[in-house]
Amino acid sequence: MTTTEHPGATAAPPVGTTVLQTVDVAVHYGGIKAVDGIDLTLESGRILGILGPNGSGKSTLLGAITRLVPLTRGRVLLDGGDYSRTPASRLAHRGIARTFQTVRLLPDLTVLENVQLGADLRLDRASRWRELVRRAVSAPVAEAIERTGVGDVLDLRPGELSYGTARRVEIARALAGRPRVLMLDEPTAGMNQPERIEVAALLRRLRDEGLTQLLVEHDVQMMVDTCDRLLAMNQGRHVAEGAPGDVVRDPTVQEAYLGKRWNRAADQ
Ligand SMILES: Nc1ncnc2c1ncn2[C@@H]1O[C@H](COP(=O)(O)OP(=O)(O)OP(=O)(O)O)[C@@H](O)[C@H]1O
Repeated sequence: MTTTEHPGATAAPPVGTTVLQTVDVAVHYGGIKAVDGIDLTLESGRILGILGPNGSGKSTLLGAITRLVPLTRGRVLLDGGDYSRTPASRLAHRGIARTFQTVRLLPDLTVLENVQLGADLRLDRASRWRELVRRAVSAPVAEAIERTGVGDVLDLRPGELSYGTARRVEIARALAGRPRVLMLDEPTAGMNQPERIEVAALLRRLRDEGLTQLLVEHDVQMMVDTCDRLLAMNQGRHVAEGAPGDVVRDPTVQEAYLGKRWNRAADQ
């Protein structure tokens, strides 16, 4: 595969530096307080996990942070600067990438073309045209393909992939832009256990290389094994935050939604 250098790559700040913050973020849909006053801090080179039962507001919060969902109240800050009014389409240029709860690959493009799209988003208009003309596979695209193990399916279209593979292609697409912040909404949903373990290991490797991540996932064991910190939500509100083991042991968290089935995670 011919590769080219990627113009958008940026160096990561020291581990633990505040990269992104939400301040009193709320998203209300009429009387439904989907998110209601969430403060969170995303630190460089760390994984923050958001845990909560169905309907607790995790995806809406991710939507608010990625500017796809309008804020009812509060602010979102990137490197200390308010981006509450920045269009979602500009966030890729600022190094923020995300995956969605449901597969959102373009059905008429091949896997390679879908992944390439993630790199193209990071380019300005002129560079995008040059890239289209040259159409070589850039180094970040090749790297994203290699890391997510989707090299064998590059010529297939999303409809021909298993659900787990399609989800890995989405992660590849997000990585292809060489983001500095990666947000993943249930990245292992629909995957079998070996695939989940592989993805968790990939996220940890990326973290160790400095990639800041926000992870929403129902697999509590994976969250405990993968995240540096957990923030637990219920009914749009923050109910606990801290080291993963402490959060899943927290009586409020246990009572609110973890229940007995998560005791294995709490015991480790
Ligand atoms: N566009 C919308 N209009 C009205 N209500 C919405 C909308 N989007 C989400 N909600 C409601 O907001 C609440 C939070 O939903 P959200 O999808 O953010 O929760 P979640 O924690 O991500 O759930 P899950 O784990 O099932 O994905 C729910 O009550 C949901 O029905």
